[in-house]
This record gives sequence, C-alpha cells and structure tokens, in this order.
Amino acid sequence: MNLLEKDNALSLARLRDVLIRLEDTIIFALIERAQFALNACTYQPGVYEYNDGYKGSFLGYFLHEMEKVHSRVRRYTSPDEYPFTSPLPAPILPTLDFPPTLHPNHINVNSDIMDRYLQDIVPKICAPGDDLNYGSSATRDVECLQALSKRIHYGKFIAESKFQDPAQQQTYIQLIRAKDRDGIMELLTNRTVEAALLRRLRRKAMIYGHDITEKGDIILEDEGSTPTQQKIPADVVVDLYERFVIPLTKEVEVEYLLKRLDGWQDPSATTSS
Ligand SMILES: C=C(O[C@@H]1C=C(C(=O)O)C=C[C@H]1O)C(=O)O
Repeated sequence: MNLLEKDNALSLARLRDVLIRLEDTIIFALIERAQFALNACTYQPGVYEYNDGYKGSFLGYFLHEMEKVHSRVRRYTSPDEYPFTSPLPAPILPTLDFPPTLHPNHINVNSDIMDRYLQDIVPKICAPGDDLNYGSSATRDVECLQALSKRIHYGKFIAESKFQDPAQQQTYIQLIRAKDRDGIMELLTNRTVEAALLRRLRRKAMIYGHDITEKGDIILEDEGSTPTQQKIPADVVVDLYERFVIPLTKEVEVEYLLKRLDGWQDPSATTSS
C-alpha cells in the first residue's frame, strides 16, 4: 500500500488486503530460510570478532549493518517500517511527506519478534546442524524478520482504522480511559477474519510449500508427500500465525489504542460555554 496516498488510507478492507499479501511474503521468506541448516552459531554472541568491537551474534552484526544502510536511504522514516537495531544514521535523502495517518507513538515490538523467531520458528523450519552457509542463512533470516515486523506493526494502522469508525469510537474511548486492556482486545478481535485467515494460510502453505510435478500435480502431505517434497510444513506456518503473528499483531493494536488519547481532543466532546 502506498502510504503517501492520502485518500482512503485507513480503509479496513484495504489494510486487510495488505496483510493478505504479506502472507505470501512471509511464507516465501520462510521457505527460502528453510533451504539452509539451522546454523545455530550465527545466533550465538561472541563466536566471531568484529573490527568495530561489536560483541553480539553474526546475525545481529549482519542485521545492524543492513539497517544502517537502509536507514541512510530513509527506510525507517516510513510509518510501516521499524528497525531491530540501534543506533542508526540519519537519512541522506530528504524525508518524504507522509500523511499523518497514525497517532504519534514509539511502539516497536521487534525484540519480541526476534526472540520468538529464534526460539520458536527457525528450529521448526530448518534442518538441525551446520552447513556453513552463514551469509545465506542470515540473509534469509533478515528477510523473514523484516516481513514479520512489517506485518505485526501493521496492527497500528488496523487499530487506527477501527478507532476512526464512528460506530465504535466512543466505546473505544471509554475502554481506553478505563485502561481496560481486555475490553479493548475483545472489541478489536474479529474471530471470523482470523478463522478465514488460518484456512487461507494453510492452503497457501500447502501449495507454495510443495513442488509441482510435470503434470501440474501438487503432492500434499495427506497424499503421501515425503518431507523432502515439503519445502515447509503447512502446520508450522499455521501454528506460527495462530500462536505468534496474530496475537502479537493484536498486542500492537492494544498498545497503540491505549495511547491513542494522549494529546487528543475528542471533536465530539461538547465545549463547555
Ligand atoms: C488485523 C485485524 O485485527 C485482529 C487481528 C487479526 C490478525 O492479526 O490477522 C485479524 C483479525 C482481528 O482479530 C483485523 O481486524 O483485520
């Protein structure tokens, strides 16, 4: 979605279409990472010496170097992009005039994303062991992390869209003023959308994650496909969304809404004469 556009920027349907497209990005990024072994040494701090005194992991070093270049070309001035590392240099390009779609906030859940990715995701999609392809596996790790980060932080746009719905705004205002996290979570939750998403995701993962024979047949798990024919198990992708991506997206929505009234004047409030 072009965030420089001003019209219809917060249409919930358009935002949901972005999340649907990001499903493809995430599935293919996971498939690319799954080509390589776990390469656990790339996640352990202190395994390599770095000329600038950096003491973290190979992935951390690679990610920070990548983000420094991306920061220089103003990637993180976009309201849908959030870095994992700091400090980052100022952009060499003039900042773009994004419409003020989101309420000012400093929400960044990338440390949670990194923890869950390393603990819960990589070990399930990669073969154990070390294939020495450290640069390749780290490159795919960065692509997975960036895609997951974009998807989860899109929760801010979704939350703003829901807040601006006239039919729900006063209810959100009451819940926010009461600091009612559970009430906000319940109001923003759409179980129908979530269930449809998981059904669609399983179909995508089964099709994208399998080779297609010359005849055009797709060999699926329940048709006796062997692990070598599965680029990534559909169950892993569905479980990733159900236990991590969706819950963390909703946490971002709740955190965003809890701060939505900071410095905000309710236009519907009657001014006392
Ligand atoms: C993103 C939305 O908000 C919530 C989070 C969802 C998700 O992370 O996929 C789906 C539905 C909602 O429970 C939405 O309403 O589309």
